Amino acid sequence: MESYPPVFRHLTGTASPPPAPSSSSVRIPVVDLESLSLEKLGEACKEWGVFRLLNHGIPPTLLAKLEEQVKVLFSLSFHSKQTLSYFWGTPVPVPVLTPSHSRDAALPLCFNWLEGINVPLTQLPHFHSHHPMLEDFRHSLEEYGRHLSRIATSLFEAMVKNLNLCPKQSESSLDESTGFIRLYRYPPRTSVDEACGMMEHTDSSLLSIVNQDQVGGLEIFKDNKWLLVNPISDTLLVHAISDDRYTSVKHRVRVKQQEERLSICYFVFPAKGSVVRSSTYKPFTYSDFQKQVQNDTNTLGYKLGLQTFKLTT
Ligand SMILES: O=C(O)CCC(=O)C(=O)O
Ligand SMILES: [Fe+2]
Repeated sequence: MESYPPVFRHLTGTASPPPAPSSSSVRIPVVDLESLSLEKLGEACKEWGVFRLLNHGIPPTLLAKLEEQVKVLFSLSFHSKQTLSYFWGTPVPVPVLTPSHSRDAALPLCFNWLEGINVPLTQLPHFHSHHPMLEDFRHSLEEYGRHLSRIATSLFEAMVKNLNLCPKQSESSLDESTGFIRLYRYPPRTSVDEACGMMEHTDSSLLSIVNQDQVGGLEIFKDNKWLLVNPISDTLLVHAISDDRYTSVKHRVRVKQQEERLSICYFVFPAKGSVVRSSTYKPFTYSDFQKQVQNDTNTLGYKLGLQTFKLTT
């Protein structure tokens, strides 16, 4: 209990839980990185905005070690985690305004039932402490980070080909140095009435790579339904600013009553100054987009996302 944020402690536990509301589970498209089919990749990105990546080349031993280390890291006391780039409960990331939400309608208030630790890959060399475990953990993260950069670059190059982006549109769009890893722990809960691990949202990254453990709870919104993405390891969530030709899938995480859930997520962004050009949006830089999201969040409490940049006809 000492490791959980104090506010979570009285609701955390596994005592006589009521039945969890169930959503149907779904088979998401599969993409094989070893024999990458542009057609399958394109279909998955357009129809689903999410796919499961096979043959990604990350050694299973590294994945297992990392998961164990993340578990140990989160089980440190609440107090000692404060020295890391640690957060809990905050609405990260912000919900997106969709046509189903009118500007005046009350948005569902949902507190994120999670703890998180941010690790920008460029800052990994400074991620050390007196704790010997963190030194080992840094090595694992460095190795994992190299794999993720490799995977993200291959996928992005394939997407650029697929979308027939001219070099001007794609130049310096994915900037590996912006990559960061976010670790999450979703504590179990005695009641899951209105509790969500992470509220519904779309990602603002160019690519997100989600590595969830076997507990599960990640859901995507498709065909007007919430669907549970089965916890087979290595699920990729894909988001691309692509003239609306790829789907940016709405997703959320539901908490479990019996077990805590861990996920290791990677996000990569375009270079801050690179201009995003398309036929449906005014040209904008990624920093313009970030500023807009920040402004929406401060003034409206949610993110309008790309809508602000849409060309009016
Ligand atoms: O924990 C997860 O599986 C998903 C996290 C997520 O969607 C996010 O950080 O944007
Ligand atoms: Fe997300």
